[in-house]
Formats: sequence, C-alpha cells, structure tokens
Amino acid sequence: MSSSQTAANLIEVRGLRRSFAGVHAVDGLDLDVAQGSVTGLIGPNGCGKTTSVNCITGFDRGFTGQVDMEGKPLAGLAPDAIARGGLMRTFQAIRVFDTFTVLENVKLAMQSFDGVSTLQALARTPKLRRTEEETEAKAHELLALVGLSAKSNDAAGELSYGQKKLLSLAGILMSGPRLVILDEPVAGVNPTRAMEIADIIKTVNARGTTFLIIEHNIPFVMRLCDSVVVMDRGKRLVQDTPDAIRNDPAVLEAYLGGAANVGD
Ligand SMILES: Nc1ncnc2c1ncn2[C@@H]1O[C@H](COP(=O)(O)OP(=O)(O)OP(=O)(O)O)[C@@H](O)[C@H]1O
Repeated sequence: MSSSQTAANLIEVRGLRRSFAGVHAVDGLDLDVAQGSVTGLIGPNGCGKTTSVNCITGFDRGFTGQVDMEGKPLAGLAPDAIARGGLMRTFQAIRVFDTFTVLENVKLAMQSFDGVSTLQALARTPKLRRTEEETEAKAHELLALVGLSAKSNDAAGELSYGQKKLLSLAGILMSGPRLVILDEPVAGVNPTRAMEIADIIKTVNARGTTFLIIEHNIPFVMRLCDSVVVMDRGKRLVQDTPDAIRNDPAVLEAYLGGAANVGD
C-alpha cells in the first residue's frame, strides 16, 4: 500500500475492464470503498455498475484489472470464497425461498458459514447444537433489526416485496460481513420503506460494516452515503462527497444530461 489514503480503503479497484462481444461494459474503472464508509455507486442505465459489482464479488471472472480487498487480490476467487472473506452482496432480483418461513430463510443464509461438517451434523455433536443455538439467536436478532420479528413463522412467500428486501438484507448480515454490496436496495419499494432501509443501513454501518450501494434513487444515495462514485460509460467520472457531486457540472451533464440538480 502506497499512501495513507490507500491504507484506509477496504476495496480498491484499478483499471477494471469487462467486455461482452465487443461491448465495453466496464472500461477502466477505478473505485475506492473506504473502510467504515457508506459509498454510493450511481450512473445512467447500462453504464456498468452491476457488471463491476459482479467482477468484484467473483460472479464474473472474465475481467482484467485489479480488485483488492484490504490489499489482497480478489481476482480469480469464487463468490463463496469471497463471501467467506467477509464480502456479501444482494442482487437486483430478490432471492428468497417462498415456501420456507421467514426465520428459516435467515438461518439458511448461514449454512455455508457455520463450519459444521456432515459427520458433526449426523452425530448431532455438542458443537452442532451450540452452532444451531447461536444461529437461531442471531437470526432473531437480525429479524428484530429489520422489523420482521412478528413474521418469523410466516412463509416468506406471504411477505410484501419490500419485506422480502428486508429479509434478504437480514440473510446477508447473518455471517457478520465486513463489506456489504447492495444492488438497488430501494428499487420498487415505497418511500417509507426506503427510509426504514436507510435507517437499518446506518445502524449496521455504525456497528462497523462498510457498504457499497448501487442505486438509482439519488436522494436516497445523497442522504445516506459519505462518498459517491459516479460512473459513466464504464468509467469513474468522479468520486466525491454528496455535496461536491451535487454541484459538479460534469456530473449534471453526464448523468442527467444537464438537468437542474442531482438529489435534494
Ligand atoms: N452478460 C452480458 N452479456 C452481454 N452484455 C452484457 C452482459 N451484462 C451486461 N451487459 C452489457 O453491459 C453494459 C453494462 O450493463 P450493466 O448491467 O453492468 O449496467 P448498469 O449500470 O448496472 O445498468 P442498470 O442501471 O440498468 O442496472 C450494458 O450495455 C449491458 O447491456
């Protein structure tokens, strides 16, 4: 690591490139996610936000460039290895098991992290029982955090769209990730629910989890984030504080085609 600024970055992306049949989806992206920050990633439709996150999280390994977490390269690692290293993400499409209960959904999210072997599971060892108790307690704690305690025993399929978003957020927090990447956490939810989600993110962030958030809801991003990355045509146009972004003529031009303002 070369500078004090670099040392404070949990994620550092340099020169990230990903093409699909000649389309440069990501075209030399640099991006920093400071330790402890809530960093926003915004930009017009198709500018490469989701593709970038797919590369960072190991779901797309066909890229070139550097992606480091705490100075260690993530390139080449599978998504589950990256998740076990403390990086969890959500997807634009909600991933919830409708026929399982809300509580079971959250507990299932812990399955690949609990370190219980098949032998221990079959023998129902004390370690397994302890793990089960801890998982249950953690699941209840997180359901309380996202306001779904009263729904614990309902089938997840009965939840509203916004409640399913809260459920998937609880699920990805089960393993205690150091970095959470959210892909459009408030798309399609009502304004009250969006504020609720912002409050949950603030609470989890205050406890030490760093966030990178892709979102088209600009006021949400501007209120919540410490730092905002604006992408345009596969590159970082600028990364700065919400206030600086709001008044940046290049951002207004590229992102909104010169419209009056970015956020409120
Ligand atoms: N698997 C793929 N095959 C071909 N082209 C792709 C693929 N994935 C993404 N692209 C293209 O790459 C570009 C970037 O897409 P991407 O989904 O990353 O943008 P985005 O900024 O996340 O957009 P949105 O805000 O609409 O979600 C687009 O032109 C898209 O059509």
